[in-house]
Amino acid sequence: MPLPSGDRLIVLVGLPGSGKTTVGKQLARRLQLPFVDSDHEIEQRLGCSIREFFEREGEARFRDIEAEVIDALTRSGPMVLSTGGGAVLRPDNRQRLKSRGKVFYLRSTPEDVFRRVRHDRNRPLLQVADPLQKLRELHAARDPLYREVAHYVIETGRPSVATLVNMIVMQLELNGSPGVPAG
Ligand SMILES: Nc1ncnc2c1ncn2[C@@H]1O[C@H](COP(=O)(O)OP(=O)(O)OP(=O)(O)O)[C@@H](O)[C@H]1O
Ligand SMILES: O=C(O)C1=C[C@@H](O)[C@@H](O)[C@H](O)C1
Ligand SMILES: [Mg+2]
Repeated sequence: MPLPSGDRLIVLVGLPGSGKTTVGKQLARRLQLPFVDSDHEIEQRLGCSIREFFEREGEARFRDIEAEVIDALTRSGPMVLSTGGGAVLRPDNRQRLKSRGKVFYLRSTPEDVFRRVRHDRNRPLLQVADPLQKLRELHAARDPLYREVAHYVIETGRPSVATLVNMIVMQLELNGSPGVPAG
């Protein structure tokens, strides 16, 4: 489905484990756009894992680099962009994401995310004694920020990944720029 030119940066935000990568890859395939993960781009640039960088340089330095990468990516070509779970913490990032792209908040309850990722060891923030409590804290602090940056809120609790992709495509079609033929 070709998109109107103003709708060709699709941004996914949400908690770690909310489905940004899984949904984003399928969405990109459907829209025939590249899929880009900002965490992956940051790791390429750092030459090490985000986890190592966090430990060595601290979170503030990581957030500086993340902001530079988000600025660069949101200026570049059409894509489906999956953002790091904390990218919305900085007002500059929120402003850039919202003004340059169509932002979808994949909203999940902490309980949904916990059910999905409880056996997964790849999320540094969740490698704590009580990951569900950590998810509840992250959700409480960030839900208002994800809502603020989003053009659309998509509840991910029940629908399958394929249904979520359909929901996003439908929103894009419904709200496409006037006068541009829908694919
Ligand atoms: N709608 C869904 N229904 C069932 N399982 C899902 C759904 N969305 C995602 N999942 C599963 O949840 C897990 C986390 O999804 P994913 O890795 O895509 O999240 P993420 O938002 O990219 O996380 P991170 O921010 O850590 O990169 C995966 O195992 C994925 O298969
Ligand atoms: O939620 C967060 O603050 C983070 C999520 C990951 O995507 C990474 O961007 C990093 O581990 C920080
Ligand atoms: Mg991901």
